[in-house]
Amino acid sequence: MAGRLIYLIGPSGSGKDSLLDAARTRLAERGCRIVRRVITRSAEAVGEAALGVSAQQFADMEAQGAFALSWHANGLSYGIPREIDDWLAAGEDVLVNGSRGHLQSTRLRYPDVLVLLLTVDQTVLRHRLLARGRESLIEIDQRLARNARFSERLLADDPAVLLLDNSGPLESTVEHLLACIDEQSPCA
Ligand SMILES: Nc1ncnc2c1ncn2[C@@H]1O[C@H](COP(=O)(O)OP(=O)(O)O)[C@@H](O)[C@H]1O
Ligand SMILES: O=P(O)(O)OC[C@H]1O[C@H](OP(=O)(O)OP(=O)(O)O)[C@H](O)[C@@H]1O
Repeated sequence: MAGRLIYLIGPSGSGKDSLLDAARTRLAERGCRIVRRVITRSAEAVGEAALGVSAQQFADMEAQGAFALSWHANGLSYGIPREIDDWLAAGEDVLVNGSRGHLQSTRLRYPDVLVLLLTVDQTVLRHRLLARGRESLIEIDQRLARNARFSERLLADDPAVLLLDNSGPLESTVEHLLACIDEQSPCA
């Protein structure tokens, strides 16, 4: 039986990378792979298990069909390696740190996708982005504005999205994530 694509989305700073890191071992125990993204961000950037490439390298990879999914946001390009299709075909679950803006295209290609939306209070989000210190103030404001544009529209457009609140301790969100995945599992 084919595995499931689990598509974790949410604002920049909501905690997607932190959540995936914290849940990594327990996801692996469930046979769920976490995808390493390809991003046109410097390889030194902290807090992301990703492969950093130049814009030209990304374009070359995209032209060669290296990606199952790809999108452009926040001045960066993101690619999901096409190996995920082999993993899914082999029956493995695959968890992707995705994009809200790319959700509809993802649904077209993977109709059975399980979509999890990580949410966090907007004030907490601003504090977390500032504390993370990865982006400039202007970039942080741009991310917050992008978030405000998405927040209500997304749930109205896609009622099948499951909400995960990460305003509290990360450990609680890990438990909630695993419960969502287990409840949606046909063999749970
Ligand atoms: N539940 C949480 N409580 C406190 N801080 C958190 C929590 N989740 C994430 N963070 C912090 O918030 C910042 C943004 O998290 P990150 O995982 O980089 O978000 P994303 O991958 O969604 O952009 C990081 O500094 C991280 O340590
Ligand atoms: O359409 P959106 O939902 O806004 O998503 C656009 C991109 O922004 C986020 O990445 P970002 O560069 O912020 O990295 P991060 O996830 O590590 O914060 C997210 O993971 C997407 O790749």
